[in-house]
Amino acid sequence: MTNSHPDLQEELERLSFTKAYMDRLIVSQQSGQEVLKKRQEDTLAHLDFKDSSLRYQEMLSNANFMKMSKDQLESLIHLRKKPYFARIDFHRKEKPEREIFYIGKMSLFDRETQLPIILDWRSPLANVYYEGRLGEVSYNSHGERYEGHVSLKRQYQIEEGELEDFRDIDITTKDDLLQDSLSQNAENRLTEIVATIQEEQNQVIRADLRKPIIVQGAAGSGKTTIALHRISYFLYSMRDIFKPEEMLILAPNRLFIQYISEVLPELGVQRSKQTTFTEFVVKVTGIHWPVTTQHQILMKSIEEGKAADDPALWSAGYKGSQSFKDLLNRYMQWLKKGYQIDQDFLLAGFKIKSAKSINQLFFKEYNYFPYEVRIQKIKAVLQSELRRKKKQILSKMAEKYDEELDKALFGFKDPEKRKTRVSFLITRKEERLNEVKKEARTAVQRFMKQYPKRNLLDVYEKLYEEEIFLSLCSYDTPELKEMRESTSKYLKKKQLNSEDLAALLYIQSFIKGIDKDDQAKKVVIDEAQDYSFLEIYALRRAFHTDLFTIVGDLAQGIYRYRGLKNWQVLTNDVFRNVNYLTLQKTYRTTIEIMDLANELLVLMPDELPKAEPVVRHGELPMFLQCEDGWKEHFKDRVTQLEASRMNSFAIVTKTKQDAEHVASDIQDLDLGFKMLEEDEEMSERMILPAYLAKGLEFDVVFLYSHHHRYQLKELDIKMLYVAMTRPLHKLYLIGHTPEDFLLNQVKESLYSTIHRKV
Ligand SMILES: Nc1ncnc2c1ncn2[C@@H]1O[C@H](COP(=O)(O)OP(=O)(O)OP(=O)(O)O)[C@@H](O)[C@H]1O
Repeated sequence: MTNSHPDLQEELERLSFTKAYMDRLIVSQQSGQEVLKKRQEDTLAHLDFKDSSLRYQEMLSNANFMKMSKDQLESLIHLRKKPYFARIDFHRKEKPEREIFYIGKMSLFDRETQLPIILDWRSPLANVYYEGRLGEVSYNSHGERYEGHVSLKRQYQIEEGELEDFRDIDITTKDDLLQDSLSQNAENRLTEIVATIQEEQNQVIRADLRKPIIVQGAAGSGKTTIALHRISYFLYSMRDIFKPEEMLILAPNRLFIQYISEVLPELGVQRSKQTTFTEFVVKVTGIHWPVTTQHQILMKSIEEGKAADDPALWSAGYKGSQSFKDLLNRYMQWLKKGYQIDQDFLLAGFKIKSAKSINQLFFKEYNYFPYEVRIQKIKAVLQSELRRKKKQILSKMAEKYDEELDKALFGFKDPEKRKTRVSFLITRKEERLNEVKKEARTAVQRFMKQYPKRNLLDVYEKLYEEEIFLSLCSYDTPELKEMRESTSKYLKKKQLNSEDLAALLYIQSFIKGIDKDDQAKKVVIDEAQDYSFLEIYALRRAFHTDLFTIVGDLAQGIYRYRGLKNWQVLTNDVFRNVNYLTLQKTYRTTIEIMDLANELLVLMPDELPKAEPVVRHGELPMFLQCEDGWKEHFKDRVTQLEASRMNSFAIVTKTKQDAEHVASDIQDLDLGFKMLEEDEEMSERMILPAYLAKGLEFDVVFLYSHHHRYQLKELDIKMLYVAMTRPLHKLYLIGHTPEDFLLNQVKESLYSTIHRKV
């Protein structure tokens, strides 16, 4: 390390101290007391740095560490490689002097004194590091506000337990650590950024955890990363109330889940559920029919060149809309009426519970439960009432027979007649009581048969029957008619489209509800712009929670025909009391690439502000004409880039067809580029259509257009924007003409052209 900072020695000692303490703790957990004692003696004998104070020795020799869980121990071993990344010197108003706090991914307390050796980045005090500047600051902890003075903020680079560098941040210095981290290369995996979280990002992470939050963030602004850090913060702050298993992360596809999967354990989030909306609905509804994905629907429509007025897209849009939700509500009201019963619940002619009061339970008292849960509850009520009243009924009947017996005993003078009558009554009494007991055994079950049994898919299919649909919708149009007919047709073939899933989930939430194992108390949705109104509405209803973290970017809304067109529909009509925040700074890519991508924002109808790249320069995006000979040039480029330590490459196309085309075209170059399908493992050289590249990032991106050029229409502009914002460092555009990438719409100074012969 070349650092000549006056505190260098102090910092080296502090790191040695922290590591030694951690080692003690690790050893104490891993081995028996004997081994520990021996190691302790060795360590103490070899201590040669200044801080071998009495307290320190005492601490080390104290073998009485508390037991840790296996997870904690594993995290501790991991943490030892990089125990902390920052320090703050803080003088709290009420305290006599300043205190020094080292901030890391996990807290570590001196087991004797309970003083922090490392402070968790999620702790209230650590907020001062992310939020406050040097000088007077305040923070909140457990409802109390604390004020104080921060005199130092320091960042560390520690690799494999060795201090590589450290530097102080003041008001004027720019964040060097951030610059360093941004200039690194993509590893096909998202990483944690606890050391360099920026102020606006910190506000998202720590925004009120009891409220839903919606974040509109530019491409590369850290939405995915920040959503995952918020989960970590949430689980830390609410650890007494929520378990990780109660957290559901909804990602756009399997590829994306793979992409984020490694960062969650890094953030201390081990067991949260991660799935896609489709997989989730298929699981909770138990449907086994094949589902055509939204990508397949969109691709078919684009490749067939009919995206603008494709009835399939119109139908998908309608099925995600508020109007469709209203129609489903009316349908549910109508179905609900089928649960009305008109017979009293009787046993041997005695009324156990009247139809009126049973209906009262169903329609009023159990109003909050799904229909079938209400039925189960009613069943339980009838069973218990029956049990209670059966005794009374039996004893009443027995009493009646006994009275008759008395009458017979004293009423008949003729002994023969008396005998016949008495024996008749005794037998009859026995028979009747047995009959009633028998009837009681099955009475509830028989009574419950009045309630309809509903199969989700049958219910859904029925909705599209003309008579039913028109009874729920006060108007009809050719589009609605076509939607009904085409939906009925594929449902008959036992097939589903992805846009049917929202309605199925919604109906399921009314009829059966969600199984306990599939319930979630907190839901995180990434790429939320691609969700329809009904999808989010149905999720909220299914989980009965407002604890949603929703992140997305309307500029990347390539499924706009079915997805959200603005966030207001969610803030107005789905959630109450939402926190709406925006992330405008973008971290992924260079100023040059973002300047070009920003020009596309202007062409969109959404009126989104331009993204602000953090200061990192690179080359201008380059256009390369794909005529004869382009492949050689491409190959040379890749080789050069490889030599300049670029690791991950992607060729991104508008359509799947173009992806297949380029894959076969460059196969003979032997560069290892592989066509990527949705459920495949990511590799370092991929060819993929823009819709699959969403959310991912690569060092170098080649946009490629052959059969399908980007045209000046909303969907194409958005796909191009998604594709252009994937690279960290370099962007190339390979096509027949610059217009293929709408470059005729932007200033010429924003890109360069590669002249191959030169
Ligand atoms: N504060 C930060 N420090 C370091 N790196 C950061 C920071 N914020 C974001 N990044 C990096 O920027 C890149 C983009 O982040 P991320 O993928 O989360 O953005 P996004 O908003 O979800 O992007 P998109 O919408 O384009 O998919 C990632 O490489 C991430 O690690």
